[in-house]
Amino acid sequence: MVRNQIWSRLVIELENVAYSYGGGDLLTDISLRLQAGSFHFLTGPSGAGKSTFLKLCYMELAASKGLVQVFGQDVATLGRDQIAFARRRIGVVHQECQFLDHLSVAENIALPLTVSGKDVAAERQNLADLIGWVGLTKQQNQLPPELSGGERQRAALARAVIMGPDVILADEPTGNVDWEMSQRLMSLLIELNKMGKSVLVATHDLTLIRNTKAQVSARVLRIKDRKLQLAGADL
Ligand SMILES: Nc1ncnc2c1ncn2[C@@H]1O[C@H](COP(=O)(O)OP(=O)(O)OP(=O)(O)O)[C@@H](O)[C@H]1O
Repeated sequence: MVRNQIWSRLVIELENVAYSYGGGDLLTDISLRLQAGSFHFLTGPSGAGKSTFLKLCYMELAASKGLVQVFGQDVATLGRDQIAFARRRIGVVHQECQFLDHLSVAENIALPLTVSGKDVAAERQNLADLIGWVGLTKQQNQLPPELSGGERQRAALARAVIMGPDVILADEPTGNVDWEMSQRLMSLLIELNKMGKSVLVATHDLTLIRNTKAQVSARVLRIKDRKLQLAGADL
C-alpha cells in the first residue's frame, strides 16, 4: 500500500502544453505524467523539439500555453528562488557538456555542491564514491580538455547526480561516444533508475532504446507533428 503510494507519485506533469519560440507552435497539446521511479525515452527527428521539451521540464523555458507542474507545484506560480530550489531535485546532462576548463574533473563534478553553499570537504567521501562509480578515479585530477568524449559524458552524469536528484533529464547523453561507452552510460542510468530515480533520456538511437528496454521497464515517447505520443510496439 505504502509502496504503491510512493511509486504513483508524480514528479513532472504537463497538461495541454504548447511552446513557441516565436513563429508558430513548435510543440502543441503536450500532456505527460512522469511518475517517480519511471524510465522514459524521448525520441523524434532532429528539430522536433526534444531539447525544448526537456527545457520545459527543467523550467528553463516557460510554456506558452497549458500547465507544467514539477513536484506538484505549478511552475507558472513559482518565483526565482522556488524554481532554483526545485531544480536541485533535477539532474541534467546536456547534449554538449560544459565544464570549467581551469578546474579539475573532481572540482567540476563538485561544482553544484559549491554553488549551493554545501561543505564540499564534508562531502569528500561521497564525491570519491561517485567519481569511482562513473569510473573516473584516475582522471579526477586532470583538466576537462584532457578527457575523452565518453569520460566527459560520465563526468557530466556525475555532476548531474551529485546533489542526489529525484529526476535525471539526459539530452543525447550518448551522442558523441562509441557503442561500448553508450552501453556503459546507459547502465549507469539504469542503476540510478533502480535506486528509484525518474530518468528521461532524449535520443535518436533506436538500437540503444531497444537494447535498454531489454534491461529495464521503459516507455518510449515520440514527438511527431508537434505532438507527444507513445511510440509503437516496435520500440
Ligand atoms: N532559442 C531558440 N530560438 C529559436 N528557435 C530555437 C531555439 N532553440 C531551438 N530552436 C528551434 O526549435 C526547433 C527544435 O529544437 P530542439 O533543439 O528542441 O530540437 P531537437 O529535437 O532536440 O533536435 P536535435 O535532435 O537536433 O537536437 C529547431 O528548429 C530549433 O532550431
